[in-house]
Formats: sequence, C-alpha cells, structure tokens
Amino acid sequence: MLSREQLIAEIKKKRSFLCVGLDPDLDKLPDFLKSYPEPIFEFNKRIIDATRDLCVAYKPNSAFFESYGIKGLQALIDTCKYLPKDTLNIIDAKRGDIGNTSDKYARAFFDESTSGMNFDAITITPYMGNDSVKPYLAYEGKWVIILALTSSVGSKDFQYLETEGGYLYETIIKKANTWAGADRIMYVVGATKSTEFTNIRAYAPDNFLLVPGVGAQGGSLEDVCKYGMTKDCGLLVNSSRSIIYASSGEDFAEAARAEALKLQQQMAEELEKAGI
Ligand SMILES: O=c1ccn([C@@H]2O[C@H](COP(=O)(O)O)[C@@H](O)[C@H]2O)c(=O)[nH]1
Repeated sequence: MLSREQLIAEIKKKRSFLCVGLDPDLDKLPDFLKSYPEPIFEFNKRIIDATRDLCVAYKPNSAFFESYGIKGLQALIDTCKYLPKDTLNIIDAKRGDIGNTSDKYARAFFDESTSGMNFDAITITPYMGNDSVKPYLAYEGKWVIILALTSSVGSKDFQYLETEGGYLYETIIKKANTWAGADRIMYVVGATKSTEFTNIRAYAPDNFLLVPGVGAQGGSLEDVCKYGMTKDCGLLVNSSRSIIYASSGEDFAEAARAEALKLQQQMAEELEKAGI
C-alpha cells in the first residue's frame, strides 16, 4: 500500500509516473503461453518482471479477467498477489452501487482475508453518490479513483452536461473533494482530453489524476504534462495495449519493456522540465 508521500517518493526515485495496464486477452497472448496451466497469470507475471523498475503503478482491468470466469478470477487473484509492494496497485473495476453492496465490492478488492485480493486502489463510477463511495474510504490507506472525465468518445453524453456547478464532471470533482482529501481520492481524466486539464486543475489542484489514453487511444503525454502536472507530479499515466501487446512473439516481455522504457524516458524529461 502506498501513501501519497510514498507514491511521490517512488515517482522521484524511478523518474517515472507510468502505470502499466494489465488487460490480458487470450486471443492476443503469444501462442507458446497457451500451453501453460495459467496462461493469463504467466503473461502478467512476465510483463510485471519486465517493467517493475520503470513504472510506479499497475492497473489490471477486471473485465479482462471476469470474462474468463473462474480461471480469470484465479488469474486476477494470483496477479494481485504477485504485484510489487513498491507500486500502487489499482483494480480498474469501475464499480458503483448502494452502500451495503459497495461494502461487498470493497471487501472483494481490498480485503485479502476474504477474497485473496489486496489492491491499493479501485476505480469508481460516482453516479450513485456519497453512500456508494463511503465503504471504500472506510479502508484506511486505500485509494478511491473516481471517474471524472473519461477518455471515451461518449464522455460528451453526460460528463459535459451543464449543472448548477458547471459541467457535470466539474460538479463531480467539487462534490467528491468534500468526501476525502487528496491523500485518498484521485480522479480519472482521459489523455484524449488534454485541453481540459487546466480546468480540471482549477478544481483538483492537488489530487493525483489517473490518465488513461496514451498509446492505443492516441493521447499526448506531452500535452497531459503541459496542462496537468503539479509540483508533486500529480499524474499517473496509464498505457495498456501499446506496452503489453508490443509483440505477440516469444519476445513479448522484452518488447513490452522497450515500450515502457520509451514512456519512462519521456516522463523523466517531463519531470526534469518541471523541476521535480
Ligand atoms: O476513461 C477511461 C477510463 C478507463 N480506461 C481504461 O484504461 C485502459 C486503457 O487501455 P489502452 O490499451 O492503453 O487504451 C483500459 O483498461 C480502459 O478500460 C480508459 O481507457 N479510459
């Protein structure tokens, strides 16, 4: 589990704010792995071994595990146990439900004694409000990462609706800031929305932002840094497919490392530019 201070220290030490997304798809896994008893876990394990010194976070997306039923769940549990202790380990589950149900989701992903999983952070949809988020915040030291402005094209359907407090995504940030501080809450903001980062920073000056969309979705790391970086960095930039599927051959882990290294080197330059 990483506190805000520990996360910032890891960013400075590794010269990186990279989050490696673990979105394992059996159809895309190298053929030779398919004869292993646990191909998904074997794939993740090798990706983690190849990238752990270059990133400060991992983000398995639960859909890519749930879609394989019991075997997928076992792979998620094994992956969770294998994740390094010096990275922020995020389950991208995008949950949101009434309080007593949220309590079960929180147990599922945070309480190793009941589920076998002990993630540090979870992504949450804020639509159902405070009581749907509270049960996660009850776990001391765990992070809640609230969807604010997503990378999806459909983000315009609801997130830009005009409310009394501005766009809906602005109201979400303002409201969620009253639930807990920047040491417990992060926001998801898509890299494809880099022009909005200045505005986001007006409402969330200190919160870390989890930023998906660099790589396969075409978001610009440079723009994200230009408009979104704070004095503490304040960014976790995720890339999934561009790293984990850099090669479909036996060299997939080396290719993943090479892609992660490119991003880490750009990040080191951005940190340098910002005097961090
Ligand atoms: O707004 C959002 C929120 C979550 N995601 C997730 O991040 C990764 C992105 O994968 P890439 O392969 O790097 O495009 C994936 O798990 C999404 O579900 C997002 O893209 N946008």
